[in-house]
Amino acid sequence: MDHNALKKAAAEAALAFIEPGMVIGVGTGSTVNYFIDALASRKDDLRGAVASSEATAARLREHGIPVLDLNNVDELPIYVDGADEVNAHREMIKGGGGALTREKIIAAVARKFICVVDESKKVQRLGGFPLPVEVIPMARSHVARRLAALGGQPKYREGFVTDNGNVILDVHRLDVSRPLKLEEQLNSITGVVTNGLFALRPADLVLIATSQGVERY
Ligand SMILES: O=C[C@H](O)[C@H](O)[C@H](O)COP(=O)(O)O
Repeated sequence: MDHNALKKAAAEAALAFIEPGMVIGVGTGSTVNYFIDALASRKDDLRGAVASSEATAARLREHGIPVLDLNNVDELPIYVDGADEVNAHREMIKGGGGALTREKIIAAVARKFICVVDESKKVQRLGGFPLPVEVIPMARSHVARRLAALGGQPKYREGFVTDNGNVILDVHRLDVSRPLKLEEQLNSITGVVTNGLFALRPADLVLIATSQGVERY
């Protein structure tokens, strides 16, 4: 099976967690796009969805699924999103598509974070994928110097502006052997809005598609 077929299989497996009347959180990316397309068949079951990006909001609306403001939602039983890397502890690197900040906010509210990935995303140690860090534009050089002092090689994602009007530094070669500590360290750099490590709030369930079927852990 190719990657896209596996992404689709993982995404569709998440439909089983939807119950009538729910408001659900919906992430961003190519895997989640399969989830949104499949969700269209369940749209009458849903009260609505909270989107982690403008792109996701647009796709949900195209399917006639109501998009709700997170501020008007009391509870979010599930949040379905992809990842760029996930380890055995369900800690992740996210933000390859630049949606990390809104993703982290929705993940913080959600009761259950369901991560949907194909098997290529499973890693023993996080950090092969460059870590995205969202930064206030005027702090870009300052934050880049601090990231370099931590041993990383930050690369400015040129021509890309996040949905929040900020920029992204993709940090190569960071030592991510202690994800929790590193997430806190990066959060404490002035000018950083969010970093793409999801260790303080890992996923609760990973649905991982392999050529043998969708496994969960
Ligand atoms: O900002 C983007 C998100 O964190 C995505 O969940 C992540 O990049 C994975 O995307 P994809 O499913 O396209 O590989």
